[in-house]
Order: sequence, then C-alpha cells, then structure tokens
Amino acid sequence: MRAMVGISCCVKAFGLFGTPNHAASDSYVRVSLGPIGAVPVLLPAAGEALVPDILPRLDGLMLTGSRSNVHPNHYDGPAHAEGTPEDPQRDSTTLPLIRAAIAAGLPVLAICRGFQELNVALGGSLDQRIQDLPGRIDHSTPSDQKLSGVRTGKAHAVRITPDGQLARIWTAAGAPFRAEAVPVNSLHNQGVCRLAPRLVAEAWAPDGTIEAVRVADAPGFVLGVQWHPEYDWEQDARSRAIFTAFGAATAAWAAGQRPEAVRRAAA
Ligand SMILES: N[C@@H](CCC(=O)NCCCC(=O)O)C(=O)O
Repeated sequence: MRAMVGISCCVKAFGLFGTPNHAASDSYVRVSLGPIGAVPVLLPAAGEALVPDILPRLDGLMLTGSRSNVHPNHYDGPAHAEGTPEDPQRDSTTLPLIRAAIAAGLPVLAICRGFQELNVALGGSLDQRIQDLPGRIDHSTPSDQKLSGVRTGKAHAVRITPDGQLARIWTAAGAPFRAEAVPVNSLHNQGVCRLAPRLVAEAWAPDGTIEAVRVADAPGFVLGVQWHPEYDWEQDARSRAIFTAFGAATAAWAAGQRPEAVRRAAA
C-alpha cells in the first residue's frame, strides 16, 4: 500500500458568495502522486482538536506554501500591516500539527509558508517584510517575469552547508550542486527572524536570509525550505530529489519502519 501524506490546506473564499473553502494547490497533489509516491490527503484547516485523530493515520506531513501569513500573535510580533493576508484557521491547525508530527517522528516537509510555520511552531519568530530591512534583497514574487516563469524562475542563489541534509539528499540522488551557490525560486515577503532553538539553518540567501532548516534533535526526517521545489521538480533534479527523499521516509513509515529514536522511545 502506498504511503498517505497529509497536505495542509488554507481557508480561501470561493464562488459567487465567497464561501470559505479548504484548499491546497494542485502542485502538492501532483508532486505527491509523482516523486513522493504517496496518496495525497488534504487536511482541512479545522483546528487543533483534529490533530490526535489525523496524525496516526498519516505516513508523512507536507506543509504547503500560501500567500497568507502566520499571525504575529504566535510569535509575539507586531501587528501585520493593513491588508496583509492571514489565515487564523490554518495557523490553529498547522502549528500544533507540526509539533505533534515532529514529536512522533513522522516525516515532515515544510515549504515556504510551511517553512515559516515550522519556525514559529518551535518558538521562532518572523520578519514581516524582509525587503524593507536594510541590506536585504526583495524575495517577493517578481513582477517582471511572464506569468509562466514567475513560479519556476530562479530568483537568487543559496549557499548551503556542505555536510547538511540538503547536501546529503542531493549527493545521494546524484543531483549536481555547488554548495556555494544553488539557484532557487523565491515567492515570499516574510522570513525567519529569530531561529527556533531546535532548528539548524543549512541554507542562506546572499543577504543572510535563512532558506532551509532541519530540526537538530528530530527523531525522523524533517526538512524546511523557503523556496518552492514543487513548482519545477519535472525539470530540476535537485527539486525532485527533495521529494524522493521525503517519499522514501514516508514509504518506510508506511511499511512500519520507525526511526531508531522512535523505536527506543517506544521500547
Ligand atoms: N505568506 C508568506 C509565505 C509565502 C508563500 O508561501 N508563498 C507562496 C505563494 C504561493 C503562490 O502564490 O503560488 C510570505 O509572503 O512570506
């Protein structure tokens, strides 16, 4: 049986009456059925109460990107500027879900908003418009590219730690990379300010923005990236390798294989 991967949903207004719908982009469904090799299960943004019922049924958790932003109350930050999109129902679902998934050793892959959620869930904070900070570059959706290229276009390079999780994944997959400069796409305004105590940074943009993290003491696979590998995995071997590595962890979980730390804790 294939693994089941939970995909975080946003609450978005749809239709003539703008009724709230729980939604995730098709790109997460496709990457799940593609290189992850798992059945995608869309998780409604229905709050913390569902977490104990949902978690034991999953073999992995993928936290999606979204234009909305984690509410600053979750990290004691200043109020967002007027008009900044928020999604409190998503926050109240994903933040406890992330903590529970990591504690259980479940494989977790966190992308863009999901990466920011991972940082906040574990006690970190966010800068709200990094392009307004001195010395920082604009990481937001570029307006000078044709629409089809906006999501996939490489916007800047990241430097990665040569002995980190990303380097291991790409080396194992035979995906070529230069640790000093790996090109990535970029569609975000916010970024990590205070890194959560359990997170270890392993990629940085040229302006110092943290672009990838792992959890130092996680019992299982946990990777967070600020960019969007789900947009170009069909063309980009490094993007694809991130998903195949996550997929291998979810397949092992589905087959009943637990990381050593989880087995020890259960013994
Ligand atoms: N809202 C945060 C997170 C950005 C993010 O996840 N962007 C994805 C956009 C998805 C899309 O439009 O395709 C921020 O702005 O920092």
